[in-house]
Amino acid sequence: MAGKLFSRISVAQHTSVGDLWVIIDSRVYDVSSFASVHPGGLAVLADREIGPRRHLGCFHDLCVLSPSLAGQDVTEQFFSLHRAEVLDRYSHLQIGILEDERPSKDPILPPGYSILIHKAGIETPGESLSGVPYADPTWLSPGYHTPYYKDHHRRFQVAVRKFVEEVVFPDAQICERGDGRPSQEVIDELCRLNILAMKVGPGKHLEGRVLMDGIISLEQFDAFHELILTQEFARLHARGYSDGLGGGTIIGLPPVISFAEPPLRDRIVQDALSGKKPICLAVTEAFAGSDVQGLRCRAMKVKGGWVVNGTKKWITNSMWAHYFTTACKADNGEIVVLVIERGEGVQTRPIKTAYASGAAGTGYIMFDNVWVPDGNRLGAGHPGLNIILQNFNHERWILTSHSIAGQRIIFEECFKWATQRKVFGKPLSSQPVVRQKLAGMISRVESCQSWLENITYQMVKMSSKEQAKHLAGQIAFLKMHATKGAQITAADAVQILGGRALTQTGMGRFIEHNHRTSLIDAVGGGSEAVLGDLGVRQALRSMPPQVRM
Ligand code: HEM
Repeated sequence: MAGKLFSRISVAQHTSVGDLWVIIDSRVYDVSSFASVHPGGLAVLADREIGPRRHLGCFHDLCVLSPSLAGQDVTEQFFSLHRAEVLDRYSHLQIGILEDERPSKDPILPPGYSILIHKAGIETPGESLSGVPYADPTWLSPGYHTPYYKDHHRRFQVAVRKFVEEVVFPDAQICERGDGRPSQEVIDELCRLNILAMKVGPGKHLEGRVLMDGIISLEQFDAFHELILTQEFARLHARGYSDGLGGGTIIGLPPVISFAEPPLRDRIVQDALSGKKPICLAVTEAFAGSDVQGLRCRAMKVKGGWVVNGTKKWITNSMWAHYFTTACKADNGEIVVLVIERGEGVQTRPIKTAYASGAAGTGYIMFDNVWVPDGNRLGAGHPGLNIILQNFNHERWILTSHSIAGQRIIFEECFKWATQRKVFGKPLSSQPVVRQKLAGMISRVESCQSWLENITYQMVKMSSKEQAKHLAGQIAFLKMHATKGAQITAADAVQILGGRALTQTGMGRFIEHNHRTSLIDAVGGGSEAVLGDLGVRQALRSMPPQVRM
């Protein structure tokens, strides 16, 4: 709310004992009654003096607060101690605004942004883009060109960012801190807009669906829309929650779509994409990690089906999943992939991990003599190992996209901090060592994004067979490269923010969260060394034998 108009002089003159008005970012706040409950303490806002009257919620009769900051412009002190969102949360304290001044939170974007926003068909300028240099990829930055993205991608990006900021972000922040499951309202919205269906990627499961309230058509949808979805959702600063929003479906459903018999496929697709009966991918085990050949979960062939015994570990969304796309070892040593439904003999228990595993539904699964009908076997006649491996490329591409977008928002945090934080009277950005760290962040994120877009373009153009042949190595290398960079960025960001980056509240909380969780993308879907090795082994296989130096 804007409230009354004040001049700087009238605010400065308003300094009677017990009254505490301050100016922050051209807005005038009356913090008189708030001072005693200020989380940063009363003392920083007002000096305590001994006197006869009671003020500012102090119950000591002889204690008077002289308003030491009263009437002052405390913008600089405020922003070196609080995130800008604090002002939104406490907007009820605002009593007015300075005449002829404009708060910086009503952003004036650099020239060029309004054209992009106009192209995307957005009415309210400034709503969609950051304006901080390098805080958005080049295709969203004025003056740059792109061979990949069309106007419908821009429209889509704007709608997704708005949805993420307004509907998902508040829920994400609550759940990530409290370890709670994403709220059903958000899941329902995600399903209604078919965001969950789009996150699974292009394919048959999208037929007949209206995408994002019709902002794009089915014919337009491609891997770049999926990339936009993944990267916009990475902006939540909530890694566990982000996986909680259908992470299991994204990797557990594709094998069903590709290899299940139509009646089973249609039922599971309907159940999973409506959010009613979630699905997850159950491959990794305590014994075997993601070494599929070493799996110990047994499927014994019996008349009309299979009996499964064994365990699975680190399974995203398993805590609330109804379906489990499960890799098992048959008696003959072959890998079989079975869709197991929650019921008799299936038990899950939560696992505590570095991120909000409660929000991600990460669990340990125990199968105890679970009966699975023959019809629930995926891809009879196909080697089970291939079904699992085929799925890995898509999963790794998603994790990579997430990691790169995550690094970008961390850079944005650091860049803002480096310009607003003053040390010895100068902004942090005046220190060459800080600029070096920022340079590293920018160059890592920009190079990875360009490589990622190239791979995504190949995904649009190639058949799934061609993708399996040509992209497994490319994706493996990029994932390895991007997540190694993510760890350098995470550590450098902590150095820039200092002690603030070690606490889960306050200015540096997103940096702390990123530092704690950036390894998730580095390990999930195959760790760095494994992926690098995979890529080189693939390259060795296609090396022409006659080549000599
Ligand atoms: C409208 C005015 C203000 C509001 C609504 C406000 C609100 C808050 C809140 C919510 C916190 C908890 C941490 C967080 O969520 O970021 C906090 C912490 C703090 N505030 Fe304020 N504050 C205001 C003004 C000020 C001013 C003017 C100063 C000093 C010049 C100040 C000094 C501090 C300090 C030192 C902390 C602790 C920071 C930390 O833990 O790192 N606050 N404030």
